[in-house]
Amino acid sequence: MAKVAIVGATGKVGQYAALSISRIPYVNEVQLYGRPGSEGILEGIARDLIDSFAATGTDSSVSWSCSIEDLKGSDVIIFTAGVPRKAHQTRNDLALENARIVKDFAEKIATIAPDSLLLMITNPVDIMTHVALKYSGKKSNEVFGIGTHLDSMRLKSAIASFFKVHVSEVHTRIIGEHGESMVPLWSATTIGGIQISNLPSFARVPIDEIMTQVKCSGQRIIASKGATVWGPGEAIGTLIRTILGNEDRILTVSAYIKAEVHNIGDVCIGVPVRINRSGVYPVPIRIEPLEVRNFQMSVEKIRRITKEVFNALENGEE
Ligand SMILES: NC(=O)c1ccc[n+]([C@@H]2O[C@H](COP(=O)([O-])OP(=O)(O)OC[C@H]3O[C@@H](n4cnc5c(N)ncnc54)[C@H](O)[C@@H]3O)[C@@H](O)[C@H]2O)c1
Ligand SMILES: O=C(O)C[C@H](O)C(=O)O
Repeated sequence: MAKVAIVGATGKVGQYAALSISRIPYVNEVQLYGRPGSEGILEGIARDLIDSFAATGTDSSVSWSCSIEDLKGSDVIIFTAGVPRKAHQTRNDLALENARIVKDFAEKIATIAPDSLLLMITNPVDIMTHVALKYSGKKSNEVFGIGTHLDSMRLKSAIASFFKVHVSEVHTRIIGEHGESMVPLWSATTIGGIQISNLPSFARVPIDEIMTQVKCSGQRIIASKGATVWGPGEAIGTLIRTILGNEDRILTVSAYIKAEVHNIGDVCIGVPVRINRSGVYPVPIRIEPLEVRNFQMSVEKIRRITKEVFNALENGEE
């Protein structure tokens, strides 16, 4: 059984993540953590969550706290604290503001929760994952981000819809930045176990249209309803279930790579990893030459912004 804490639990994604993880049978304690002053709202969220349990037969305990020491003993900490983007912004516009929040937190939990896994959601998630890794001093398998898992889900739905098949028949993944430079791996996409390019109808797939839809999905949802909530919340649920069930599934998350993709590394970015109770393990892969080139460009972009953020954090820049 496990204790899972949510940092930023008063936020939109934090609240839905609490509901999503409370339904995982391995979770016996959900802890809602918020900034000092948010005790009242945390209590309300906890009560609302507990009200749902009678309908779902959930049997977890729910606690709330504004004291960071209470995160001690968490098996996994889900980090959703920070500012979300407005529809006219890119995720990278949030980098420095959110990096300060992440750094401050990571330094504190280094001693409070040295054994916890840390799942980053806050955007820009690849950069926030690297900031959390650096300042928490944790091992690289213990700190990871939701990365391109949500983008991969979006692509999977779009492909299933085009081919009129159940989503479970589609296997695909997107690697790289959770952002504009993301790279769909058509070479790793199958429908009913058949490589997608071996299907005659592949020639009719509107690839550019589908990728625009995937890339713009977050922005479109933010423009119309203010925030993306259920997609990321369910993605968080999948990741936590995979970890606590020690499932060894291969999912695409933001993780620190050394050289696993064609010797490209020293960056936190979306890649296929094996996930289990002790964390994430990037899977060495070989992909098509065009995919390598696009991944390399995505890596260079993320490395550059990460470096700028690290420099600004070290120099105390505003
Ligand atoms: N990577 C993804 O797939 C994905 C998906 C959805 C949201 N997000 C990101 O998650 C974050 C939260 O999104 P949201 O919609 O829940 O936002 P929200 O505004 O509803 O919630 C933000 C939370 O962060 C807390 N917070 C804000 N500033 C803080 C600070 N200075 N110190 C400590 N805590 C602070 C707030 O109290 C609140 O709990 C954003 O960065 C958003 O971009 C990422
Ligand atoms: O788009 C956003 O800013 C939120 C999130 O990263 C998403 O893709 O839903």
